[in-house]
Amino acid sequence: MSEVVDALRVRIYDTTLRDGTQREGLSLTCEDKLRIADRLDRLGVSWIEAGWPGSNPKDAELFARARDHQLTHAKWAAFGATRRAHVRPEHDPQVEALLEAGTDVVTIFGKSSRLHVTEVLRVTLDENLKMIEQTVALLVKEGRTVVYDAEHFFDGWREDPSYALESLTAARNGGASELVLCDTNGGSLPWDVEAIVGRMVRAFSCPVGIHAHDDGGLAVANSLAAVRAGARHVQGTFNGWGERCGNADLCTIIPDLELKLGARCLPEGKLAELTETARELVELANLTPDPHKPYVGRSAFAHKGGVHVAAVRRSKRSYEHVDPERVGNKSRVVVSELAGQGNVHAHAEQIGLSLEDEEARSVVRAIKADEARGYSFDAAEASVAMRIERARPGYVAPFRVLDYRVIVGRDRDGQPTAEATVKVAIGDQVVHTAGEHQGPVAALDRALRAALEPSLPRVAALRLVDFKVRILDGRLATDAVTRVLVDTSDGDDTWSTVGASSSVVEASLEALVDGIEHGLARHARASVPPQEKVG
Ligand SMILES: CC(=O)SCCNC(=O)CCNC(=O)[C@H](O)C(C)(C)COP(=O)(O)OP(=O)(O)OC[C@H]1O[C@@H](n2cnc3c(N)ncnc32)[C@H](O)[C@@H]1OP(=O)(O)O
Ligand SMILES: CC(=O)C(=O)O
Repeated sequence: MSEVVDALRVRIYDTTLRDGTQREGLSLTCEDKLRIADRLDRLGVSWIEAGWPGSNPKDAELFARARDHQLTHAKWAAFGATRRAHVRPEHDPQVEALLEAGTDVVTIFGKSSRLHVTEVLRVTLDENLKMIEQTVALLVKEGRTVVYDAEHFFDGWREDPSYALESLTAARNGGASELVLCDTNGGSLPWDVEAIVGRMVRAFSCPVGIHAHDDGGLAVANSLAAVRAGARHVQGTFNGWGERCGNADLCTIIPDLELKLGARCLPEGKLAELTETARELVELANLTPDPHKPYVGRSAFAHKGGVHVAAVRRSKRSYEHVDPERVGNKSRVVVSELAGQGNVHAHAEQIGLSLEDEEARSVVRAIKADEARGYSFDAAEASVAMRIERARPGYVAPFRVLDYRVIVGRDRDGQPTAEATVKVAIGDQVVHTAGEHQGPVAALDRALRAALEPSLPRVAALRLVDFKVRILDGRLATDAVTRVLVDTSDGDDTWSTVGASSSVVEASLEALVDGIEHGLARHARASVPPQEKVG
């Protein structure tokens, strides 16, 4: 396909801070927005649309601060509407706020669809054209570079192509520098987008852009189709945030353009910062990352099926459409009931161990049997690591829980209480300790630590940081299997372990033990000088 778009430069217009925040559940402070803008600037997008200055005090504050907040690569853009009907643009407070924002670039949206003109704005077709042309002309007269966003352009084209075209002509007559065709309702199909954008590219001498929404799941495809047809400006948001189903996801579009169409969107070398940028923005927005996002998700290059892993071990290209490092991501191998011995070998290599084939096969057999009993190793890589460690000849567990008891109750103040006792073998000594807490798992954790810390001081550095319980078959009520996932941290890294049992306490103990034993094993591996390491 790269011959179609030879030596292609596509400028990226990021609207995460404006259209992205129209996503339900996303609200950013002014400080968050500045930090996001800085991150996008470092990545090298061409424009950052900060917001709508006439909309709310937070956006007004952002533009006030943006005046002194220099970006090194990108240009700030302010977004707003055409003037209100039947008023001069210089008398429209919303247009005034756009000028006060003080950005070099102003993006104006206007109506291209007859439906929107007559039924939503409720003005004549002619008045709408004047609203577009006069608003753009005023902003240009005031020294702004105007990007014109033709809202509902593709729907408008389907209703009445000549009126849609007239709306663009009005913007161009007013002096707009770029015409951006918007698939505002996100319902267009790529072949229609390609054909219509191609006609507009041929009809106008200025650059044409695309702004697509994802309601039909086609925002990325529509953006690429537009570029194929000659669009050289792509609007979108990071992580695809946006109203309803979201906007075109720049985390997908940028690498698609660079790696598949041979285009250049970011400065040299910056594509490798894409994954880190996407994840930083998720953090700043306080949202949950989607691991399955193309290119930047944690699972984007995670191989689970045994057949896939066996193949990837011979040739990475066999199940990877691009080299993950090009976008700053990495390959991973997941071990589960769908694994073959290759998954276990790969996991062992990742943690610096090696196994004989028969040892790897026995780990696979045990994992498949355990998953049938309710374990899930997908999210419990440290439990896989422990099964690998334990399968190696000569591995000696640093401790073994011989037995335990937990008594739960309520104290005289009505508070829940739990007391746990454990008997633990450490080398050839047996230690018997107790721990108390409000909950049984925390009491057990305390008792276990009390037993281990005197002989294994490293345990003191390990902390239980998260604990998740899932009842696997609620219909069985008290007979249901409980799966427990525990996160343990040593302050630098965090790892997950799993236990499963008809008793929540037993499942928790198992996950706790894996978590602590893994912490000790990885510390021991890291402490062995390289020449002494075996496997
Ligand atoms: C496709 C897009 O994503 S466009 C961006 C959408 N984003 C937002 O709406 C977020 C920010 N919006 C806001 O803060 C508010 O809606 C404001 C401040 C802009 C306007 O608030 P209000 O004055 O109370 O109007 P309200 O939101 O109820 O209605 C929108 C008004 O904009 C008018 N309008 C809509 N599009 C345009 C346009 N392109 N040009 C001029 N006016 C327009 C509507 O006709 C309506 O005015 P009317 O009721 O006088 O006919
Ligand atoms: C301008 C814009 O956000 C849209 O048409 O979707």
